Amino acid sequence: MSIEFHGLRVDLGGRPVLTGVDLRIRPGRVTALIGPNGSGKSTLLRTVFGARRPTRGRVTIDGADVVRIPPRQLARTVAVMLQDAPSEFDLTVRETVMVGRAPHQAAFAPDRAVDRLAVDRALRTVGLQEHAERLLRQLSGGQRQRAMLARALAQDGRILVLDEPTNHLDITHQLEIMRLVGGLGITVVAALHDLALAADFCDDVAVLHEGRLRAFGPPSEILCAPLVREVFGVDPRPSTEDASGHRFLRFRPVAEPAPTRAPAHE
Ligand SMILES: Nc1ncnc2c1ncn2[C@@H]1O[C@H](COP(=O)(O)OP(=O)(O)OP(=O)(O)O)[C@@H](O)[C@H]1O
Repeated sequence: MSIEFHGLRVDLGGRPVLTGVDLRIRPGRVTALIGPNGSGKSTLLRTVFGARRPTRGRVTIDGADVVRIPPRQLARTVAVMLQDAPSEFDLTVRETVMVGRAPHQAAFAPDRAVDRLAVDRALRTVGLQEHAERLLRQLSGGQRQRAMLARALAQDGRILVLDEPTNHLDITHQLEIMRLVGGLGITVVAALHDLALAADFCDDVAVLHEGRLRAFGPPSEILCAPLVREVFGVDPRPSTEDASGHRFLRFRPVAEPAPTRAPAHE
């Protein structure tokens, strides 16, 4: 499914946080949303699942305006994993992941076999089946993050929205999650801070800066452009090459000129 932003503006606290965003997220692709802190990534993601309404412009999913899609249908379509895991409830990991099935269940109906299967599959996918009966709040930050991804996978949407999915994860799980997400075959849009992960695992990259879309395209084009230096203050450097000849991008701070020394006084 495609997601389109048409002239999107979102005001928060009386000021524009996103302005004039025109963007088409292509179906079946993994799109990284990158930008410095406060550039509007989370706000943009929230408009896709109706948690923020456009002040101006529209967000559409396969041509349908998000604000007109009934909430239950929207929740079946767009699975979401946000930055924070709920910690106020004493839910087990399995119960937490089952929450992802809510849009598919009738109110107060018991869980069906199809729901239990979806939950088991999601737990296996993120490697948490051994922890299924533990309380969510007793897990480590990274395990909790994987439980929240499992909840989003159990939601079974054709669009997956991820806000910083690799936060708290060790390097093995970062790579595993990005690989897993890339293999789902659905439309994924993920806010990422790690430009190297965006380069290695995403099909497209959208760059937000001060609430405006500054660039969109394949990582090899976008992440090597002077814009990255301007927006992030880093330089891309092709580094290692794998067996298939794929060159991995890595990033270094822009080299600052050596400080000029004041002449020594006698
Ligand atoms: N509820 C709110 N009321 C007022 N301003 C808000 C609100 N939520 C976010 N903002 C402001 O909107 C701007 C964009 O925030 P947003 O969370 O979308 O950025 P982000 O790119 O996701 O940031 P980060 O990388 O730090 O997570 C920031 O300046 C933030 O302070």
